[in-house]
Amino acid sequence: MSALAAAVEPARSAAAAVVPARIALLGTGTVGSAVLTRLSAWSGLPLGKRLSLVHVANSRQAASDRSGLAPDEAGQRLMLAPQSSSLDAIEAALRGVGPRIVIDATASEAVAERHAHWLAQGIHVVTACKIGQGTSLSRWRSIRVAAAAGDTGYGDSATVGAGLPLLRSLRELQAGGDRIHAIAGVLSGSLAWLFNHYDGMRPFSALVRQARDAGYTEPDPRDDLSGEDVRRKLLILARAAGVELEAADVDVTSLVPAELAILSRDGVDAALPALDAPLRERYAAAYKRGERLRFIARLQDGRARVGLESLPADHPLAGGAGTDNRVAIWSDRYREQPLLIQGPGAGAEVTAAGLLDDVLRIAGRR
Ligand SMILES: NC(=O)C1=CN([C@@H]2O[C@H](COP(=O)(O)OP(=O)(O)OC[C@H]3O[C@@H](n4cnc5c(N)ncnc54)[C@H](O)[C@@H]3O)[C@@H](O)[C@H]2O)C=CC1
Ligand SMILES: N[C@@H](CC=O)C(=O)O
Repeated sequence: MSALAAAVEPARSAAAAVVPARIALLGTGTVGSAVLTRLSAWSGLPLGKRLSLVHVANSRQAASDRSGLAPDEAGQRLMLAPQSSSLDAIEAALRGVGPRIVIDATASEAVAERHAHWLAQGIHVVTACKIGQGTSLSRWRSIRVAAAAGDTGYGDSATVGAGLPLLRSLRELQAGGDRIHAIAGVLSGSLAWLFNHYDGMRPFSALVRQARDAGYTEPDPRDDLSGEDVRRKLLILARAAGVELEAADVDVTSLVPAELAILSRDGVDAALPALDAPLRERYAAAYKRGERLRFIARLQDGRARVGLESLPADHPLAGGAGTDNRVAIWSDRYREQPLLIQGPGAGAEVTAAGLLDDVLRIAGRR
């Protein structure tokens, strides 16, 4: 063997020895389908060889295959699957050699409630759903305790900013010795899109339907319009910044009128026009002053609030386009001028990419 071949051989056999991570994907809606599309584009490529999809489920059905499901056939397998969906089936489905990872692409309380259990059992969790870390402080703590006990990773990049480097930046600043002083910005991709497009002419409700059909809103758009989704994101950011707030500590001003808030989910679409008159008034008042409406989250001095603000057109948080999130972070090193992070904050493809970045990072932990 030549000297070069001898040097290359160990690296080659190390690569060959990499055991793929076994993946269970929960949720095949807007985000879950985009995860399958991205995985299927990796079939046969080095990235794809690092992952083996062994379980796929939505709220009704599930399909499992220990030898791996082809991502582009997973949807079909699910439709034909006789297996009904059960969270109790996940551990058995993931059994085998190599890292085990659950991807949560649902908006399900029941799935979020299992995160800590899986982590403690040695199963890593990667999630787009904010219910795990963005609701009660006790659940947030139990996730951290379980991850430490199980020596497992919790991938949460997609929970805030749909994968933008927000949580990562907060953690890196603190790892470098900085304290986080304040955070302010637009944390909702759908509300950013709505207020970037609303001109007081078309009914606001028509734009809400458009945002929902584009996959930017939560499964129930009232979760965005009420500020609840932003509350969860601000809680996740605050807790990551060392400010351990309870959900009730965030002061949220909802855009949802009472008559829309009380409806069951089936009645929401028909009642969306209840949004139109109040928002037309808010828009007209802002327009007269030459200002822009933006749905802003703020954290400063342990106080947190979320709501619609009218900002001067040249205000740093008034910029951006489409679904852009735009977030300012003040810390020891960014004392006067904040660090600004901007980019698409909703949408299936960016979110799926954020999820799979976390999956690859965790699969690479040895
Ligand atoms: N749409 C977006 O731009 C972004 C969404 N997210 C989050 O991603 C999650 C999913 O959002 P979408 O895909 O838009 O929702 P969706 O409503 O399109 O899909 C949800 C999926 O979860 C499934 N599901 C519900 N309960 C389940 C269970 N117990 N077991 C297995 N599957 C279950 C449903 O059947 C459905 O397939 C949400 O938590 C959302 O907040 C995060 C960042 C961006
Ligand atoms: N509905 C959310 C989706 C991403 O988290 C949003 O509008 O930002």
